[in-house]
This record gives sequence, structure tokens and C-alpha cells, in this order.
Amino acid sequence: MAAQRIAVIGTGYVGLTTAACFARLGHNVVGADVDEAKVAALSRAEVSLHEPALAEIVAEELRSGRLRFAHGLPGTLSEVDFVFLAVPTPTGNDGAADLTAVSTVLAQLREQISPRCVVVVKSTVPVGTVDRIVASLGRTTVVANPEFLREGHAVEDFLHPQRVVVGSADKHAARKVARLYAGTDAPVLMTSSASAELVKYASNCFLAMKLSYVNTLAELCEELGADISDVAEGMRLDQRVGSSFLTPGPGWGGSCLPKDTKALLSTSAAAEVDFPLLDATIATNARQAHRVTDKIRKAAGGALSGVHVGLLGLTFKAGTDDIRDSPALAVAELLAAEGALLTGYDPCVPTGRQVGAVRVVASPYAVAEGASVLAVLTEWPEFAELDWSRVTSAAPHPVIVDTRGLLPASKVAEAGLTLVSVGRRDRREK
Ligand SMILES: NC(=O)C1=CN([C@@H]2O[C@H](COP(=O)(O)OP(=O)(O)OC[C@H]3O[C@@H](n4cnc5c(N)ncnc54)[C@H](O)[C@@H]3O)[C@@H](O)[C@H]2O)C=CC1
Ligand SMILES: O=C(O)[C@H]1O[C@H](OP(=O)(O)OP(=O)(O)OC[C@H]2O[C@@H](n3ccc(=O)[nH]c3=O)[C@H](O)[C@@H]2O)[C@H](O)[C@@H](O)[C@@H]1O
Repeated sequence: MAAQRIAVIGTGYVGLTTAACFARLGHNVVGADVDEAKVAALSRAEVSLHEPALAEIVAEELRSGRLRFAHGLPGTLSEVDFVFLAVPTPTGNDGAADLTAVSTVLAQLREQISPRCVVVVKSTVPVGTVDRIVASLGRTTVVANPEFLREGHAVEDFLHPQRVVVGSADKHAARKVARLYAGTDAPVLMTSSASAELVKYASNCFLAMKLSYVNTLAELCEELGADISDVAEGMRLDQRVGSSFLTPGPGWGGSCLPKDTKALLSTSAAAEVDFPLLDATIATNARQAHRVTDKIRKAAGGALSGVHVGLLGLTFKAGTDDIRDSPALAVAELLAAEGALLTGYDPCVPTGRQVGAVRVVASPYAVAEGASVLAVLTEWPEFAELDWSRVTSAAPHPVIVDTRGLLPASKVAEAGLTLVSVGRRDRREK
């Protein structure tokens, strides 16, 4: 396909990745954002997101001239062939997705784009949004093209997606969007806009459901004397179950799974479809931070007031700097409410920062300093490599609570420390 002219509105995790990777695929791209400081930094090739290869691609494509950034809407909007919306769709009233940013952008661009320009909705939007945009813009060239990238793997997932989904009643426009991905090796699924919009929610909610299921199984394992890592391994070997999203943790979080589960529940309610499975998925996750807090309280001897708890990991998962809706911070909030004194360390959260009630310090050993309990909340691999003798010098006998099943039990035991795990019976607890 010849190089196309593309505008991407919103330069966050999705928009910046989309802009940079389309430039990498040979297209001419302008990334636009309301955040003037961000646009200025990106124009200097300064990328603040922790995403492997993204900064390098942005720098190279700025140099190649295929990528540039604009504040507000680009002045050249009338010349572009495609405009991608990658603005936020956070949780609004009653759990439904708040489409304010999408509406604002559409109101601004409607007079500016050319008749042949295809409007592509990459933001996660409720079923029916593309149809409403078609009606409000009075044009058929609107395509749903949901994004499935994971934070921490954004570039890899964009350039090698497991699928590209394009949905529109305008098949010609949909095919044009699909062709933009030539150069990635992904299977393309062409659907109606409603189906494409629903694929996105259906996928995220299914992942959330799997995690709530496995987190509850972990709880059951503790009661029954089974071991969740063995149980999950046994399940993984069944290809019908699949091998991923079976590791228990402090709950699922991040900027998308929590908001998308709520949004689909809201959509279901509006459609008068009872969805108890999704309701239970969300409720189970809300319980998870309390369960972890209970474990930490127990490890602290029954009360948390005035107890120093060190938190290992603050981001919502390893490999990202994102703390939005982080389960680690949900646990921290509950601990602080009971009077615990919190320090935390995370390789991607700057030292010296105060995150809620957590004072961020420079190393895992600084977190251990004087702590009665150390809780692993994010699965950063470096926590599995800790020098446990250094931990014992920082604090004589902290109890280690490992919510991610990450730590080598034998090494922790060798250092004479008590390890409380999730999903297996702990002698100290029973
Ligand atoms: N973060 C992720 O991993 C994924 C997110 N999504 C979806 O993509 C959409 C965007 O998410 P993120 O990239 O995470 O958001 P983000 O919060 O990282 O970035 C959004 C960007 O849009 C800009 N923005 C807000 N209003 C604007 C406006 N009116 N005009 C121009 N720019 C504006 C913001 O300044 C910000 O830079 C959401 O719908 C989300 O659900 C989909 C797949 C993955
Ligand atoms: O719509 C989105 O924004 C994206 O949401 C998720 O991606 P992401 O938010 O980056 O996070 P995940 O890797 O899915 O992890 C979500 C949460 O589940 C937890 N998790 C994941 C896997 C697991 O086995 N156990 C577990 O507790 C993580 O720690 C994290 O808190 C989806 O995986 C992406 O496909 C999707 O595009």
C-alpha cells in the first residue's frame, strides 16, 4: 500500500504507539494532543512512557520526517486520509464509559476533514458508538478498530498483533483501514461496527473473569491444602483452557480491565441483559485487596496500627510505569486506613515521591529497613533475585507476604524468614 497520511488524536499509550508504529510501517503520521507540554517533549523525541522500543522508534521516525506532533488538532487535518481517535474513555456515571473526549474531538474535526477521510475509532467505546458517529457526522466512512496492545509490550503487540479487527457498514472504508496494517502479519477480522466494539470488551472482560476465577481458586487452595501453582499448571496443560492469565495476584488492575468490566456491565444493564458472571467478576476483584490486607494484618500479628509495612511493587503489573488503578495502591490504601506506616519501592516509580500514603524509597532493601512485614505486590522479576541476607540486616524478622507467587521459597527460608504465600496453605496461618 502506498504511504497514507494519518492523524492520530491522543498520544498516550495507544495513540503514541499507533502514531510511531504507523510511521514505522511507512505512513506519514501526525500525532496530536491537547497536552502542550507532552507535544513539545515528543517533538524533541522525549518519551516519558516506559515502553520498550517506543522512544527509539519515535526518535527515528521524527528524523525520517514520517512522524511529527501537533498541539490541538493538526492544521493539516483537511489533507489526511485517516484520522484515528485514541483519546481516553474513562469510567463515567453508573460505570458507563465517559465519551466526552471522543465527542469533543469529533465536534472539532467535523468541519475540517475531507469527504474521503476515514474516521477510525481506536479508543475503547461502547457498542453503538460508531453508528452514532456515522449519524452525527453524516458520513459512512467511520470504522471501529479496537486496540488490544498490553502496556509494557505496546510496540511488539502493535507490530505483531494476534488480530486486527475492523468493523464498519462501509466495507470499502474498513478494507482501507485493514490495509494500513500491511507489514504486520496479523489475521484481519472484518465485522459490523457493533461486533468490533464488542470484541474489545468481550476480550478484556474474559481476561478479568479468568483472573477472578483463579484468585478465588487460590483462596480455595489455601482452605483445602492444595497448591494453586500446581493447580494452574495442570489447567494450563489443557489447550482449551489456555496457558495465560492463570497466575493469582492482589487483584487485576490497570487503566482498562477495571473500567471495561464496569462499562460492559453498564451496557448489559441498558440492554436489559442480566450478566451475573460479570458482576461476580468485579465483586470478586473488589474483595481481593481486602483479602491481601487480611493476610498482611495476620502477618503483622493481628493489628496494623503503627506497624511498618514495606511494599515491593506499586505499578499495576510488572513491565510498566503505570500506577492507574493499581491493585498495589488499593492494598496500600486499606493498610493506611488501619494505621500502617508504608514505604514502597518500584523500579518504575521515582524515589522520593509520595504515592498516596506510600513514601517511595530507593531500593527493596530501603523498604525493608525496620519493616515488620514486606509485601510483594507487583511481579517485578528483580524481587525474585533479592539478597535475603541483606533483607535480614535491614530488619531482623520481617514476615514476607508474596501475593504474586514470585519468590523462591527455599531462599527465603534459608535466610530464616517466614514466607506467607497466596494459594497454598501456610503453616504459620493454620
Ligand atoms: N492503555 C492501554 O493499554 C490501552 C488502552 N486502550 C484504550 O485506548 C484509549 C486511550 O487509552 P490510553 O492511550 O491508555 O490513554 P492515555 O491516558 O495514556 O492517553 C490519552 C491521551 O489523550 C489526550 N487527550 C485527551 N483528550 C484529548 C482531546 N480532546 N484531544 C486530543 N488529545 C486528548 C491526553 O492528553 C493523553 O495524552 C482508551 O479508550 C483506552 O481504553 C485500548 C487498548 C490498550
Ligand atoms: O484494553 C486495554 O487497555 C488492555 O488491557 C489489558 O492489558 P493491560 O492493561 O496492559 O494489562 P494486563 O497485562 O492484561 O494485566 C491486567 C491485570 O491483570 C493482572 N494479571 C495478569 C495476568 C495474570 O496471570 N495474573 C494477573 O494478576 C496484572 O497484574 C494486571 O493487574 C489487556 O491484556 C490488553 O489486551 C488490552 O488491550
